[in-house]
Amino acid sequence: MPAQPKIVQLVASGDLRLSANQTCWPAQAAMEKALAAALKAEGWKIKRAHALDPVKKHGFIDSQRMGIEVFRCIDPDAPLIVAEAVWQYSHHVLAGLTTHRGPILTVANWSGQWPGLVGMLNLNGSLTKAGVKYSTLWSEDFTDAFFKTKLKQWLKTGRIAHDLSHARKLEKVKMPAKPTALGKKLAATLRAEKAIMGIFDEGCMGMFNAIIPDHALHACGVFKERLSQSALYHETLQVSDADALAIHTWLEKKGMTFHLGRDHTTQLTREQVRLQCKMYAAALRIADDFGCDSVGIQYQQGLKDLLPASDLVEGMLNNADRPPVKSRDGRRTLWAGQPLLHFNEVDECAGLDGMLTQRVHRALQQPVENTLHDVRWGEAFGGDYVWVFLISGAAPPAHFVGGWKGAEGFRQPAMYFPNGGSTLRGNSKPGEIIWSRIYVQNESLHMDIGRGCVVELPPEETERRWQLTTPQWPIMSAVTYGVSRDQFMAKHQANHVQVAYAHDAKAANDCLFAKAAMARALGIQVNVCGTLSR
Ligand SMILES: C[C@H](O)[C@@H](O)[C@@H](O)C(=O)CO
Repeated sequence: MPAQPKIVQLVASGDLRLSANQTCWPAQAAMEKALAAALKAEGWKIKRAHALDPVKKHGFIDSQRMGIEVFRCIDPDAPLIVAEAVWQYSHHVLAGLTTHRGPILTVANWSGQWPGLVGMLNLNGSLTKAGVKYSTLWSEDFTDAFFKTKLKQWLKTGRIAHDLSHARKLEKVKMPAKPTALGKKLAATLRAEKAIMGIFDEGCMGMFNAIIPDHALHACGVFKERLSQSALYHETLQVSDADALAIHTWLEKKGMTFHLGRDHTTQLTREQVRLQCKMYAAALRIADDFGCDSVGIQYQQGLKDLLPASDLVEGMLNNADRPPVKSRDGRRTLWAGQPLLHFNEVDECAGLDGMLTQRVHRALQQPVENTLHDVRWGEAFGGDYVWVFLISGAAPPAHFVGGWKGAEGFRQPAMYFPNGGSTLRGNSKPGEIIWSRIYVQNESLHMDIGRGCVVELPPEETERRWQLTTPQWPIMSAVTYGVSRDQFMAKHQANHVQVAYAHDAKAANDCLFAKAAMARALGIQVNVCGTLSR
């Protein structure tokens, strides 16, 4: 008699938005089929711990409550796979995973179609912060040797060992004296003078990893000002039509192209853009009221039914060359000629990183503009592994080929953004970059930092990558020096990666060392990843 297949439980976390879950379900179903075939080849069988819902027309866990109920029926000692082909809210499954005793494997399909890799990386960062042990894997079609070997390892031992040799503790790295001294000095200043992060509603889309515990942040000299999106909504409605028109006109004069239409539900309308211009002025005025050094707007969930997306606002704020906004009394231009640092999706780890980046780059006379991107996908091109870093709507135009002239505004995809709003899309210019990520592990802050560059791909290749992902969003074609795809995926602790440019390779190295030294002096444990050049 053939041996009974061994059973692995499977859960799939989804979005909270029904439209996204329904649209993305076919990709999830296809991925699970391929995954089931891979397990079958090893003598294992997948048992879904929750069924496809014929009324909702998808098979995702779509709320924290549902996740808790699903986990009540799972044997806590069973091997468990969390399979992700879509953007998901980690808190849907985090509660259940915190008490699961059996081996946990997070798996995503190597596809750019939906942000499944992004979803898995967020879950990984969230599990790390929560102190839950897990293994992680990814594959294009679940038949490659890398995947099969690692899957076998997990099924046999309940663990997967990845190659993390690219990451070295800062203490083991020979640091040049000057940038190190600068980093230490900047850290001492930040601790002594202190700074405020303005947070418009903490926590976004279940991103548990993105919330920094107050005590860890305070140790860096940074404190949260907890603001409300309700106040931002109110303030937005107080901004005059004349102010909104002036901002919109400034953008058009600078050369930004808005792809406008008339249908609110499917197209970008002038009214949506004007409301975004009002939100931009409102964010600056509230930040001014509270003396904030940076702000983060959650947008989801509270504002999505009230206002168009915040992305255009965020990209403008993060750029030094941006529409001027006066204080309410008309006497002062707010942060004239400077960005007001903004961290997308109130990702506080990105917010803290941005603060360090801005100070280091200012001191070294390097471009201060920085942003996060999603780690969306990637493919080899011309001998390099070229990542698709792509964020859901905004990056500073200083990063784009052509600056504001290269900036385009498309309507945000309706399945995520019922009230539309313009994205701030562009193709990131070639140049030397520093990438990094701050994350929470064992209740304390850590940073992975490395060097890389943005490559100039042929226009048709960039277009192909946009069409295989989300063409309305800004893209960065990045190469991470000395860090392979699989090393990056195995080590990275977030859906987001922070990026900033320097004028040349030497300046970028100085920025890396100064930022690493600054972080270390603030008590952050730093890993330097990869090499300084290709
Ligand atoms: C619109 C989507 O939900 C995005 O917000 C998502 O892909 C992310 O950007 C996650 O970082």
